[in-house]
Amino acid sequence: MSELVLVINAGSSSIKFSLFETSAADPIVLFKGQMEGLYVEPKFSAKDAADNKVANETLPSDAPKNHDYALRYMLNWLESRIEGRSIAVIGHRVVHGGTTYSKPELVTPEVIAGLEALIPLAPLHEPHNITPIRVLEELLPNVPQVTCFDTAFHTTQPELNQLFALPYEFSQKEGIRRYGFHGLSYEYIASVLPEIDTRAAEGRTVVAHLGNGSSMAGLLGGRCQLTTMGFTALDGLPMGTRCGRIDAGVVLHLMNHLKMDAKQIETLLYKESGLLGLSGFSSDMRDLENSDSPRAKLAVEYFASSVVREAASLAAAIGGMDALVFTAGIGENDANTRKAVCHQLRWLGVELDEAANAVRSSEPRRISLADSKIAVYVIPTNEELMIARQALACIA
Ligand SMILES: Nc1ncnc2c1ncn2[C@@H]1O[C@H](COP(=O)(O)OP(=O)(O)O)[C@@H](O)[C@H]1O
Ligand SMILES: CC(=O)OP(=O)(O)O
Ligand SMILES: [Mg+2]
Repeated sequence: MSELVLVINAGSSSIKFSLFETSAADPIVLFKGQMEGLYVEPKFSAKDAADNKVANETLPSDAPKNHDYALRYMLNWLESRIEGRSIAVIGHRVVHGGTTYSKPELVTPEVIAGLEALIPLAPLHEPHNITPIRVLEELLPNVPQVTCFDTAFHTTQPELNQLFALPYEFSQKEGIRRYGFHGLSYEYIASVLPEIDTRAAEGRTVVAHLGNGSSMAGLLGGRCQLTTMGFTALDGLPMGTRCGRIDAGVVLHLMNHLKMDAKQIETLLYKESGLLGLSGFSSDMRDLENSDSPRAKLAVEYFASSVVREAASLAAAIGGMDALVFTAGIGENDANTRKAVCHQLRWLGVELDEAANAVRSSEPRRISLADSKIAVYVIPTNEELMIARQALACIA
């Protein structure tokens, strides 16, 4: 019987899992699911291979809402589905690899210590990436675990695009440079582009990964040239609760004049800003679009306008744009945001097919008109498949 691969993708507000079965070709998904709404109102849902909903549960209000509990809950649910079959490997998404990790790593105590040292660079993610590794070491001590890094895909960026204009020693000695994130998602998109559009695969493509965390990347021939996130996952686009690009002078002002300390500023920039901060009530694009509040409208407009500005900036950096790809929670599901972005990019040569844009589907699809100079696609991302492939390759 073929073996299994368990993939854990712990984001800031959710843990996603996928259970794959190995095969001669790509791993085949058996179940996938997630615990969303952590720290607010956790909900567990899962689907089988045929995309049928096989679980849909809201946790009791007195249950813990954290990552540790969510993972144990998921494993408990998976136990009967695994039924004595052997798990060949567990693959984890790890957000920050720093300068130390640029390829998948087999987990050892040294690797865990290395990841802990990176917590200050990704305070919203790295601790949650380490928690599942520790829990699984305890529960399944004999199964190898592999870490797959969100930063790895971006190591192809030219040095120019990895630098800040700080004294050069800061990048060389302190590792203060632009790393970039969501690399597993971009790598997946780059891996499927050749089947969808060879011109986009070989040429200049801007990918917009718009989720709870959002970033964009400019690819040339499927390799990253530039991305909007930098040293941390705070830079670039505004996000659910993160501010995105901000004048560094604001941080100095918060310290010097509003007398906020580092922890308070971290909380403000990572957890109280973005869509939540602008709207005043929700970090979830669905809530904002269902609301009549002027501030919700402001947040939605700010988000789309930021995507437009970054798209044009990335296009300039890669010498133009053959294709624009939308992916992740907002990119895949939110026709309104796609429409707003595409309309504001008409001057660049984007002609949206409004009917195609309005269709809901989980398949990759083109949403631009046939004569649009820039082809626009919605391509559902699959970070989990990328992790399963990398984890299997690492133990092979
Ligand atoms: N149907 C939808 N319409 C608009 N936005 C959506 C929809 N579904 C999901 N989203 C947005 O996607 C976000 C989750 O994106 P996702 O990529 O799954 O996040 P994570 O960073 O946790 O992996 C939600 O917070 C919400 O803003
Ligand atoms: C890097 C990052 O922002 O991740 P997520 O989208 O899962 O929050
Ligand atoms: Mg994500």
